[in-house]
Amino acid sequence: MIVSIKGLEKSYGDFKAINGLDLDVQQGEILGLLGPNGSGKTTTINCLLSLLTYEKGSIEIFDKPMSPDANDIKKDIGLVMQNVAVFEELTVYQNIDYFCGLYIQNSQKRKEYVKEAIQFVGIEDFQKKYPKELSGGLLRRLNIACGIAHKPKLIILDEPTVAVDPQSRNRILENILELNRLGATVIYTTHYMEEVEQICDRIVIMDKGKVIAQGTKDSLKESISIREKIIFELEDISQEIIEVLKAREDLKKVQYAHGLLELEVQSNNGTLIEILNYFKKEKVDFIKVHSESPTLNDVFLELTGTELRD
Ligand SMILES: Nc1ncnc2c1ncn2[C@@H]1O[C@H](COP(=O)(O)OP(=O)(O)OP(=O)(O)O)[C@@H](O)[C@H]1O
Repeated sequence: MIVSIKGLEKSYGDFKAINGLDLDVQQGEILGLLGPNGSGKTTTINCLLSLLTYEKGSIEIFDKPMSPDANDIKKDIGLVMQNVAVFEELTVYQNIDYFCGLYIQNSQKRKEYVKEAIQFVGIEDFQKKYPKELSGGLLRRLNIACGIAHKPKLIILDEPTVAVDPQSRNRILENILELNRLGATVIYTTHYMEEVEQICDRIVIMDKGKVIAQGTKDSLKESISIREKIIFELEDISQEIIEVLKAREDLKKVQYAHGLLELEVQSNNGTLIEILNYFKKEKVDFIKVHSESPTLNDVFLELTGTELRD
């Protein structure tokens, strides 16, 4: 096991930010830690890395107990935190060289590693620039290069794409997939469900300092009662028709507002065809119809009653 957290509890004063959290990370996976703002993702990462003390629980990394002075474990971890942490007085090259040098003492080897990291995140043209001369997206890429240059076995990224332009965001996500292909295990925290769907092998959903569900994106979506959402765009619909739809057992939600009729379907057994036939018979005209699969937001909504999105 790469990471094993058992029964973690962490409070800030009277407020319990982590409340009995269990988390395992397997060798070679990209694990997505998904949760709304304030659910405890950063606190979990900080406890995992012994950057914060905690009241209860045990944490093992690479099958060894983690502690603040466990340097043999730390040298194999790469960390990319939410807030960019680089030295303003050092150039791009010097920053990466500094962070790499914390673990790689051989200067020839370090030179190669720094060069590779610069190429990897695509900041070759900015090596002599200072951080304040970089755009937000380039700064994030520098932050990542600093975290990964020493070729760690476990890479932890805490919301690395917040407030990043789409081009840098895609580049960051591709970089994470590539690091994983090259052998690194990855923990990726975010509140963007699209990102975990795009890159993660397994997803752990957190809320209020606890794990509330985990699995692949497909198994999580299959675990909830909604199978499909059908949305009709129509100018008008009678209350009578709405009542008939509401009486159907295969529909969990029937809602008409602002010209959109939204139906949440609980089974996959031809509901759309039946409704289309019914609308034809009753002469219900519609402009458009489309069907959507449930999202991770629907999973979160069903489990907690609140939206995952901000
Ligand atoms: N130093 C602190 N003192 C007091 N409360 C804190 C502190 N750090 C975090 N918290 C609180 O603990 C809870 C969990 O915060 P945490 O930053 O771990 O969540 P998160 O899921 O990472 O959210 P975000 O995506 O906003 O970073 C929040 O309610 C937060 O306000």
